[in-house]
Amino acid sequence: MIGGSKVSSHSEVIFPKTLKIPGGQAPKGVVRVSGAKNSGTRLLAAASLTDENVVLTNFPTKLVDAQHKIRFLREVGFSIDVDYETEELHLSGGVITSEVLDSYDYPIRTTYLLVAAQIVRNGVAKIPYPGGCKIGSRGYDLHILVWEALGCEVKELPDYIEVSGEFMGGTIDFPISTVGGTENALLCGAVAAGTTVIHNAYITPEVSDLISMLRHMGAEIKVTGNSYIEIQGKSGLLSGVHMPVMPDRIEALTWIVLAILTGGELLIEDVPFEHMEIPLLHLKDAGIDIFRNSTSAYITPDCLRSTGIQPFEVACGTHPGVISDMQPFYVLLAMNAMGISRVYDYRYPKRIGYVDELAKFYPGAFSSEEGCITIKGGMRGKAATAESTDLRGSMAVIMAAMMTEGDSTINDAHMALRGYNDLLGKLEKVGINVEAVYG
Ligand SMILES: CC(=O)N[C@H]1[C@@H](OP(=O)(O)OP(=O)(O)OC[C@H]2O[C@@H](n3ccc(=O)[nH]c3=O)[C@H](O)[C@@H]2O)O[C@H](CO)[C@@H](O)[C@@H]1O
Ligand SMILES: C=C(OP(=O)(O)O)C(=O)O
Repeated sequence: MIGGSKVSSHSEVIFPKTLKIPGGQAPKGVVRVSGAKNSGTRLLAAASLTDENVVLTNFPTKLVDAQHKIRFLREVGFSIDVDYETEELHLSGGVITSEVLDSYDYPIRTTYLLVAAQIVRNGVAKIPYPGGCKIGSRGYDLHILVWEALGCEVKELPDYIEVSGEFMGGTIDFPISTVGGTENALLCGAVAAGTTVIHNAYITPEVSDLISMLRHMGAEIKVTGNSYIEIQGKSGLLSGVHMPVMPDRIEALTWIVLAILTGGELLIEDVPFEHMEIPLLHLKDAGIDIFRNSTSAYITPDCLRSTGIQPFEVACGTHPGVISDMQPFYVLLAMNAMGISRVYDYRYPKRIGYVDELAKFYPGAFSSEEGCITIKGGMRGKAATAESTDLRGSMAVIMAAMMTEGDSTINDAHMALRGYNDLLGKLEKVGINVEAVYG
């Protein structure tokens, strides 16, 4: 077992299908926020742009998405050693092929970030279609725009996308703020011949982490203001690097909300406060004052003002505001507010599927329409059997199971383990009893 998850003979983590959770549990103890999924998995893509050694520390080694990304890279020829105890990843290149990844059976989102590594070595890349959580439209046209703007040809074949040619510098003008598009443009521009300009780049903390790693690998990247990037491409591979993965701001918020809602007592370490100002302001506004130093939050029932959680309205959109991946945790908070709250999601208006599952615990508490969830707080919940609709929705129902009385069952809980590294190990450490059913 690795921290509550089983390990196969190839030292890979096997994820549980169902969780059985007794209700009325509150976490007590210390929990450390892991390296961010939305940073680690793209730093791994940057690591594939060199034949020299790369070491990634604080890497969320037990995440579902990390496991699949590591498998993809091994399948095309990279040698990767994973140390689950120290959370380090050692990666070195070799003969990198552009094989079709025919054993692809898991819909991770960022397959497009594997293109740059294959093009720069072989002039052709074959990647599985991008997947990701079912939270509404998740197009990939902006990735095609990147590859074509840098001079490559793109074919959408029945089982995979084929990109061919050589990357030459070019101008990319994104019509909307796109995290993945900006990351893809950075990776491709770094190995292209010539200068690449990105207009309307979306520079989130995780994108800044990627820029920082690429710079350490020798890429010349100039950022002007909030959204203009210029890259002097290296016309080939980059150098090796040793880089830590930044802590996960969504995980940090999740632990804070869980401790507040269950009346737990949790010391949360490695909280990236600098990237969470506005999300935390909304908590304060709702009546939650957290005890903190510069990197840890200490949550006890005293963090809640005597008036309890106040009803609120929050709009989820782009950083530095509350991002859509945090949306379900404000909905959960609103469950405990005395009155009606509204949570809007402008980024993924269709990220409302999980609300029907949450309603199994709190019947009659929600009404939702595209882009807006209305929550009637203060209702008494009950145990339920709920499905996992998406990563954050799965975590929300796991939390609801702890908050309500009785035994609940959460199906397809591996979805939550896409974004919460070693979740079961961490819950066990803070005294939360969860039975994991495999197979
Ligand atoms: C792995 C990762 O980092 N995922 C995050 C990333 O997703 P991801 O990188 O997929 O999200 P984007 O920022 O690219 O998407 C923003 C919007 O653009 C649209 N779009 C995107 C690409 C494209 O080719 N065409 C297109 O139309 C999307 O459908 C969405 O409506 O940012 C999202 C917020 O922005 C987060 O919720 C995801 O957790
Ligand atoms: C939607 C998410 O991730 P992805 O883009 O990887 O599906 C998420 O992290 O909530």
